[in-house]
Amino acid sequence: MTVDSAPARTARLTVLSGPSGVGKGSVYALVRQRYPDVWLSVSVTTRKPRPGEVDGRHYHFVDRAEFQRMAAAGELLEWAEYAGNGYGTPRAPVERRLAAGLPALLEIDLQGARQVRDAMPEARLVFLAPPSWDELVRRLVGRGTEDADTIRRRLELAREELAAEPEFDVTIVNHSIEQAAAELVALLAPTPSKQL
Ligand SMILES: Nc1ncnc2c1ncn2[C@@H]1O[C@H](COP(=O)(O)OP(=O)(O)OP(=O)(O)O)[C@@H](O)[C@H]1O
Ligand SMILES: Nc1nc2c(ncn2[C@@H]2O[C@H](COP(=O)(O)O)[C@@H](O)[C@H]2O)c(=O)[nH]1
Repeated sequence: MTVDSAPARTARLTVLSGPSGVGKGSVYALVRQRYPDVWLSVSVTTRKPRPGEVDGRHYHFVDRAEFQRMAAAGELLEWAEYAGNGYGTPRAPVERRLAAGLPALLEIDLQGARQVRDAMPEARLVFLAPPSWDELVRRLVGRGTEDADTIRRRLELAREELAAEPEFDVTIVNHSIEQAAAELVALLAPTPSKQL
């Protein structure tokens, strides 16, 4: 069988991760806007909405009790505590997509990416990297959405997150949001299942 006639690989899960401030949310937002056919998971979080964030679109904003209930009931595919808040991926919508043979994209932190890798080794893990450490700091500080203490905590976590890059299948360097989004979407295209 040639590569051309090989069947398309069944849909799989793609996970976008990377340090705080690298631009994951910006890339995800551009994919949502420019590539409406790409299905993006909407996470639950106990964090308060930032200005402009819409419940049900950017996140499902829930209180701590509801987050704990969902986690205990197994309703989250993965979940993590990140910089003082809970974040998790609702399980049912992702499983429905994959069962229908359709791809799904998650934007989650390193702890969540590791949980997905352990539970679903066939998932593709994509690391979004900054052009440099100084640029990462500039972006996180420049976003202006966190106080100094939160920025400090996120930068401490970012050092650990950057060190985890070799655990990922693919790295995309976020030089520009357009370029990174296009590289990510290109990865979502079905690939031949095997080469004989
Ligand atoms: N390629 C880029 N060039 C310049 N600025 C960028 C780029 N990508 C993102 N930014 C800016 O960097 C800041 C952080 O981006 P964003 O909020 O998307 O990061 P994030 O990885 O989702 O962070 P977090 O994990 O904290 O949610 C934003 O102000 C955004 O506009
Ligand atoms: N493990 C998970 N991490 C998630 C999820 N949704 C988002 N995130 C990550 O949390 C941090 C902080 O996000 P912010 O919006 O408060 O800046 C960032 O790394 C996100 O990728 C999730 O469902 N699970």
